[in-house]
Amino acid sequence: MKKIAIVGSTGSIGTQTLEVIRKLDNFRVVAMACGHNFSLFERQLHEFSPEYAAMLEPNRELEVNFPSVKFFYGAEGIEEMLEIAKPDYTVLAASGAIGLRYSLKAIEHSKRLCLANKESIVCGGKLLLEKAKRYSAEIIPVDSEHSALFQLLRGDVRPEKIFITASGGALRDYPLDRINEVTLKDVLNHPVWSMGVRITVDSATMVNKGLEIIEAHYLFSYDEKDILTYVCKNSAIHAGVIYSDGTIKLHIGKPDMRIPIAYSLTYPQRAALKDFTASPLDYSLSLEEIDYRRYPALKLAREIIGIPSKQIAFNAADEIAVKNFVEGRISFGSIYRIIEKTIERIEPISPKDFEEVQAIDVLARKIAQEEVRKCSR
Ligand SMILES: NC(=O)C1=CN([C@@H]2O[C@H](COP(=O)(O)OP(=O)(O)OC[C@H]3O[C@@H](n4cnc5c(N)ncnc54)[C@H](OP(=O)(O)O)[C@@H]3O)[C@@H](O)[C@H]2O)C=CC1
Ligand SMILES: CC(=O)[C@@H](O)[C@H](O)COP(=O)(O)O
Ligand SMILES: [Mn+2]
Repeated sequence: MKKIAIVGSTGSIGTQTLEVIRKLDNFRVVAMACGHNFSLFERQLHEFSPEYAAMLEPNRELEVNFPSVKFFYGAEGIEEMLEIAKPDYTVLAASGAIGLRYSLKAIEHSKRLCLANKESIVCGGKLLLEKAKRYSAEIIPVDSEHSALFQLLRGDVRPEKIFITASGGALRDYPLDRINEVTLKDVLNHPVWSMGVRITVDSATMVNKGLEIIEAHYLFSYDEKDILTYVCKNSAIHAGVIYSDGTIKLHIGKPDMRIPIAYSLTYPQRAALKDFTASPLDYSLSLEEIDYRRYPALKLAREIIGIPSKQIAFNAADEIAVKNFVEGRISFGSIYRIIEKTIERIEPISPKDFEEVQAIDVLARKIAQEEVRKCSR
């Protein structure tokens, strides 16, 4: 029986992880953490009866209702919970750069980090990967494209190039000259995936694809020029690899995050997810070039790959800009401008530890907030 901890159990990935665990045998949830969604968290605690639970802030009512659960509070509490629970696997399903803090702790106390929180890699880079090596902890990517690449890169010679696909997001066919008029509702109306708010906005700006090429750079040690990106409008093709003999292998499948989540848990085996049996006839397979005029954020990400401080700023500025767009203070078009200006004002440096990563993140957020004020409606 594998002991599982889920950080971010109340989110899109977290709830799908619980769906997968219901279908699988020999996995037991021993620890769960949420942010503020106490009503959903209470239902999850009822169903999965973990020994440990953590929330960003205390909730006495929950404590009374679950006297046998040991509760922890705050980001520190989530770290402490992982330390005490010592899960075999930690599923990192929290969103944002805060995930790096949890990932670093999970690596110390779990044999496997099932990593959906791509921000951990974008902000942590080599620091995260080197710590995983020191602790002999596996990092299995949950992000659909990186799960696909992880699978494609097994059992063959190393491909010359790799590629990941992008759906193009909710605004992919929206007239460019009217992009500033879009509403939050337009942006959240994703044509393919059902995801959390931030990543759905990031899909429309292609900041998400920018984060993902950085993620692929560190996970699979490919240079920017060898990490290609294409639009696949039905997201049936998640990724592919290109060999020196001209052979191309594709990873195709239903665009459903429960599949890469399940794989991160069952690897190196595969679960028999019966309701996912697929036929190649289910999907039309097509790839298109990406128009960087529509998605300047992806071009910007390509320019900063391998510069840790600018990668941290790319993510931090996006978190700040997306929050302000969602809360109606800035237009959709301002998101990119805020990221671009913030990155310009951050020095190109390589932080030597987590404290320095945090300091760059805090500085980038401060700069981004100043840039928001310049763009506010
Ligand atoms: N959703 C998807 O299909 C995909 C997501 N990912 C990645 O997975 C991660 C999660 O995304 P997604 O599930 O969409 O996000 P959601 O916004 O749906 O969920 C985020 C989760 O994190 C919790 N949370 C938020 N802030 C904190 C914090 N400071 N400390 C602890 N927990 C916190 C939330 O708690 P609460 O809601 O209780 O406040 C919630 O449980 C992201 O890094 C995303 O990029 C990658 C590929 C696909
Ligand atoms: C499901 C998943 O992995 C997301 O990261 C998805 O890829 C987002 O959509 P885009 O491909 O449009 O960024
Ligand atoms: Mn992805």
